[in-house]
Amino acid sequence: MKKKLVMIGNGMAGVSFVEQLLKLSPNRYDISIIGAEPHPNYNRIMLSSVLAGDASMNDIVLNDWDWYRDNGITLLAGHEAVGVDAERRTVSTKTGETLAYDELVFATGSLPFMLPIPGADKEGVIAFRDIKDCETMMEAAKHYRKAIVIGGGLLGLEAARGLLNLGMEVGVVHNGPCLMNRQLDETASRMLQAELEGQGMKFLLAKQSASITGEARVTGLTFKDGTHEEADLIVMAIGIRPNAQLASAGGVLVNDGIVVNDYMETSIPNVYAVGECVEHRGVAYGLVAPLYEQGAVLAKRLAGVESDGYHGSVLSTKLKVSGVNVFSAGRYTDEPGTKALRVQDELDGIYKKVVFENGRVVGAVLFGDTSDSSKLFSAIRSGKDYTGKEKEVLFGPSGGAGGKEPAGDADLVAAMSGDEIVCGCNGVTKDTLLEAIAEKGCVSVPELKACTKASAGCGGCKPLVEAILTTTLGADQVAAVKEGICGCTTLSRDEVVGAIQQMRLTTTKEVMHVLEWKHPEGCSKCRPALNYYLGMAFPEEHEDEQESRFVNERNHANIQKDGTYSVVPRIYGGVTTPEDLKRIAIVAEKYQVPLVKFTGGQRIDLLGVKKEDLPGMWKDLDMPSGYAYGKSLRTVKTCVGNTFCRFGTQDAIKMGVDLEKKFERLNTPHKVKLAVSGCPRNCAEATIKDLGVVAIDGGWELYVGGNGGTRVRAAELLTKVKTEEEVLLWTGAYLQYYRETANYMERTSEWSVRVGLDTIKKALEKQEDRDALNARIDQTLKLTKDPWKQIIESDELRSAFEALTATGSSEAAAQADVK
Ligand SMILES: Cc1cc2nc3c(=O)[nH]c(=O)nc-3n(C[C@H](O)[C@H](O)[C@H](O)COP(=O)(O)OP(=O)(O)OC[C@H]3O[C@@H](n4cnc5c(N)ncnc54)[C@H](O)[C@@H]3O)c2cc1C
Ligand SMILES: NC(=O)c1ccc[n+]([C@@H]2O[C@H](COP(=O)([O-])OP(=O)(O)OC[C@H]3O[C@@H](n4cnc5c(N)ncnc54)[C@H](O)[C@@H]3O)[C@@H](O)[C@H]2O)c1
Ligand code: SF4
Ligand code: FES
Repeated sequence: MKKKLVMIGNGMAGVSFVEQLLKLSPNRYDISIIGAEPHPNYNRIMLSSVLAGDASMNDIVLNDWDWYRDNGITLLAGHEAVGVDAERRTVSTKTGETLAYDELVFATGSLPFMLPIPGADKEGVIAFRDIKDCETMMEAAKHYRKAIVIGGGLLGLEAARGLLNLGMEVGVVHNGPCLMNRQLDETASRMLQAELEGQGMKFLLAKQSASITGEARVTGLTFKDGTHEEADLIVMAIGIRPNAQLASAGGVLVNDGIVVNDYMETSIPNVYAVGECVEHRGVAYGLVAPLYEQGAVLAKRLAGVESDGYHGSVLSTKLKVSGVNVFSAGRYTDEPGTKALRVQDELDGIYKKVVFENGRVVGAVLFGDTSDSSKLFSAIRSGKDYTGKEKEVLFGPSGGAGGKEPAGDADLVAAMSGDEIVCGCNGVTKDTLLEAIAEKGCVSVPELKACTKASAGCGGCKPLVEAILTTTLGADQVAAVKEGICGCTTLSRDEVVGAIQQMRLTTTKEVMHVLEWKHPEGCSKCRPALNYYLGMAFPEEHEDEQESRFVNERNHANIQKDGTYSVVPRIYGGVTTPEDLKRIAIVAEKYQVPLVKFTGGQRIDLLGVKKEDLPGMWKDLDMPSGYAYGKSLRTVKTCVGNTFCRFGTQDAIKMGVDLEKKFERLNTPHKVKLAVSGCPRNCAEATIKDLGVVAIDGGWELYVGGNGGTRVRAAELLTKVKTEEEVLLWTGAYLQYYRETANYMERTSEWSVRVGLDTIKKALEKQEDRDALNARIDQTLKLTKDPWKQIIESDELRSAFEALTATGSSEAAAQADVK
């Protein structure tokens, strides 16, 4: 008769252990798993991706219901184990069942730590640990606006990014002065903070939470210093505790976690533990890679296979926030006896720190460029002595003079054993990848991802997966497959746009259906992108889908931190008149606008406007929308040029006004800013714009791909022309080429680096190509209409907009379809 194995906990570590046990000894046990959550085993790590809209709940299932049935496992899902009788060898559940065991495994994971402050029990105060929490946040984002995340660690920042993607305003409250203080040094932490602030996160650092306000539901958070922040949702992400209470009550030795030896045996015979509930040599782990290692050891132990046991793990982490590359491993702080090699490139926002102790790499932090992560992690784990050659770890054998070591991947891969885990998030070993390459014919990273799930979590293992692929097949055999535009499809941007054009698809629903989107409703990433691509491809046929647009675009105004809106009328080229100024002043007084401010783009911002006042203000202003909220032409900044300036050689004002009048209201992949300077002194700062025009003797220079935001980039010279007419035509051709080839949400500065200035120049080189591009942009431009005017002139659109104001529902905005 088979022995009875009962496992409490149906999470990542426990089920991974069972999978390995089944491989080693498929028929040894009758296995029963008790899981408190009403789901089969899912990838908890990917909850961050679900929240961010990059994956669906279905995507994250690791072992579906059939897997349990096919392997003869009894799963009690939605059942909580409440008692263990180690003498009788039984486990009892809350629903009254009693299960007898020969071997018992605790795999109960962790509990999120909740701050025990007054008000912590209010509705809207949650942790971020499971599917239920994730669903609560997604639901809250539909009805509420302001979220506070307490805790600036990995979990808090991933929660904050997800909530931002869901359209909420997010403040992160952190008790220390530096974010991710458990993973990063101060320099990397500051760089991370700046990057995330650029993404729209607000930080309240060195703040101690005191109490949560509200009646039944939370309304805000008060700090020990007496200050207060409003909030409709509070997510606590301040660390975890091993969930060891049941084990303790059953007589198992528990310190911080369930104490185990190197073979995952607890203090009681035939009782084992694995995962986050465990304390091994005084350490409780909170990342999956070590837990999978523990699972492998326990599987051998229970299959009767000899092993060296588990000796502890070196940790490495990567933040799963798109657009941010951060890696941290081992002991990254400066301690007595350690020396660090630091490289900081402030131009490209890159920071690398490698910590040595007695010539051995003991820790590393990477920000901005994490391509060295596998190499460094491998160096830490190998314990190799680099004395005298420390710099080779980062720069290769030339010690810094010759740049990064190009080879090294082959050595790295060769040094790995077959059962070494490559993808910590998904427990994928080197052997599994080699098998997928050899037997399933995988020739690209996305194919390996689809076959094995490697790189489907934090993405930190991608360089290593690539290295294994390249080393195994040879670089020329590896297919350069583009990643899908979001988690709903494996199709790249070019494939999606190609299909839209070839099949003449005209609605987002149609695209999703025809191209077999994994999630029929799409996600927050693909919906606005598809709406843009469709409008770009078929300006006449495509009906703009307001429900697919970002919330500011639906409201034709930018929402501010206090929930009010800003109104920015168009002021062509920054030139206004006394009449316009008077009207703005009258409107500002009539609607009691709290702040009237000049913007960096030479126009006037009316801030603090109530949503219900928007249509009235637009009507009274009787000026076109400035599109300050849109992925569209924003401003054309001008200097006074030769109209008044004694240095000016050309009429910069007229040039700027003509450009703005021609290209206003144009939908673009991201916002576009222009500027015109009347001489090379360049007072309008044209060389940090998406397109900058600078007057020179006898003509104009056109600069492209500049940016003045978080990543300052100087624009590059595209061409020199003689006349104003040519400036307009080159600008039209350039903007249309950008519209047709950029990824949605890609600024021209990123796009021009990606495609290369030479490609852009080549595409615009011939007169006939420029003419064709201009013909297409003109076709689009002639269809554009001012959205403010449309709403105030159409009763239907206005009542739809007012319905939105009354209900606060974002769905109502969808009705206010203003093409
Ligand atoms: C949002 C998020 C993102 C993360 N991202 C990463 C990442 O990028 N990289 C990384 O390495 N790690 C990450 N982690 C941590 C990782 O998910 C955990 O380390 C891992 O899930 C722990 O596995 P476990 O099996 O020990 O515990 P769990 O996965 O928590 O499983 C324990 C299970 O036991 C059940 N249980 C507990 N008590 C009982 C009982 N009495 N009866 C029945 N069932 C019970 C629980 O309901 C739970 O389902 C992340 C965690 C979260 C929440
Ligand atoms: N990408 C990843 O690898 C990833 C992502 C999410 C979660 N996780 C894991 O999940 C677990 C939970 O993550 P976590 O971020 O909650 O834990 P954590 O312990 O890593 O970070 C918690 C943070 O909260 C801060 N904090 C503590 N008390 C606070 C307070 N009262 N007010 C404000 N800030 C406070 C701490 O300074 C710390 O930086 C960890 O084990 C983590 O490694 C990993
Ligand atoms: S850029 Fe030249 S023309 Fe324009 S304001 Fe400056 S100095 Fe005068
Ligand atoms: S290590 Fe996170 S996806 Fe592979």
